[in-house]
Amino acid sequence: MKYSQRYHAELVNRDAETRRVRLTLRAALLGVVLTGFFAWFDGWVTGYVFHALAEGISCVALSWLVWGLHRGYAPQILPLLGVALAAVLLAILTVTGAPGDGVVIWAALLPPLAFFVLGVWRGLLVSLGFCLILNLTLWLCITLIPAFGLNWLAMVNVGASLLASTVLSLLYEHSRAHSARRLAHAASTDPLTGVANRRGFLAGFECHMAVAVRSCSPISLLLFDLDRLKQLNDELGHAAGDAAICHVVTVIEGMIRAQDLLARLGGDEFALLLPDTDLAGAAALAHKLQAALAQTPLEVAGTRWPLTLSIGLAEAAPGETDYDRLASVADRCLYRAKEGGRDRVVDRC
Ligand SMILES: Nc1nc2c(ncn2[C@@H]2O[C@H](COP(=O)(O)OP(=O)(O)OP(=O)(O)O)[C@@H](O)[C@H]2O)c(=O)[nH]1
Repeated sequence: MKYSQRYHAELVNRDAETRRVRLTLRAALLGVVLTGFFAWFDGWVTGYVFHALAEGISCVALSWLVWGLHRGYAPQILPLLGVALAAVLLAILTVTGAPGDGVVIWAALLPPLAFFVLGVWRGLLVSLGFCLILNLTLWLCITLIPAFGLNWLAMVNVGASLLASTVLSLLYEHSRAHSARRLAHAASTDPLTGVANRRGFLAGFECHMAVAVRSCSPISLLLFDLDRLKQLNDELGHAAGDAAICHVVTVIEGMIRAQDLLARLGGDEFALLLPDTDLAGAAALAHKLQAALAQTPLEVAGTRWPLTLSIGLAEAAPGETDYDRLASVADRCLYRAKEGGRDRVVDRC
């Protein structure tokens, strides 16, 4: 299907980006509280000055991150910075922790954080990179600085817990992303015809309008409505009405370009967005669609039922991106086409 992959991906990416920023903000807030508490705990209770210093610096850096995310500043880079900061802090705690006090366990927190905040592939890359670098550092400390008091068992524990946590996070994030894709598909597709529904259309509309404005190219909208569907439903049954709607979509999909966006807005009302097309081009296509439909009547229950469309057109003014204005012009034209006797194209009103 022409529509599906591109616009579902667009919807999923947009949702994923918003979710990523939201999760980073929450994780960073939790990080501020935890690092603040442990900076105090290690400074005043355990006396681990080095730990207290690392946690204090992380607390300040995470506060800055929270502030930046809250202000909406460069959200793409800040989540990556947040994870990098957490990685450095967890590595310091793991490498400098006294043997037997269990701090190695903190390293296993990084994979879930990286997957939740960065998504599947970047999360996997960061988790495996972290596992590799941390184990290399532990190995160097064990062989070169015995005074650190680390042993091979600590290294095996860190490596195993990090890998286990990476695999679990990968499985979880993978199934979550799969569900998100399926949900986005269901939420933006018309189940009867498989073309975009209103939500999918509006997502695609935004993308196309942004491209049209950037490239200063014309873009037109067709709104069309099947004529006398109620009569078909009444005479041949609802299933025949459904078949008529699907038939119209099949005929039109066979005639439009890959970049055109066809959607069923509801009932027997459709929209077709035509990038790189002015009003004259859109009118020519509208007449062609009518002619094609006239040549291929619906064959149902042993009868041939002629299908016709009423079509209203509008071309976006230069720089215009507002759906409501463009749709209201096309809708007025469609109304005129119905009023004028149906089975016609109206491009001015
Ligand atoms: N079979 C079927 N009918 C539908 C579907 N959605 C809406 N309808 C029916 O389609 C008809 C649309 O009615 P209208 O658009 O008001 O009128 P029409 O009969 O198409 O006549 P005009 O639009 O005035 O030419 C209604 O009777 C709806 O019940 C659907 O998914 N399947």
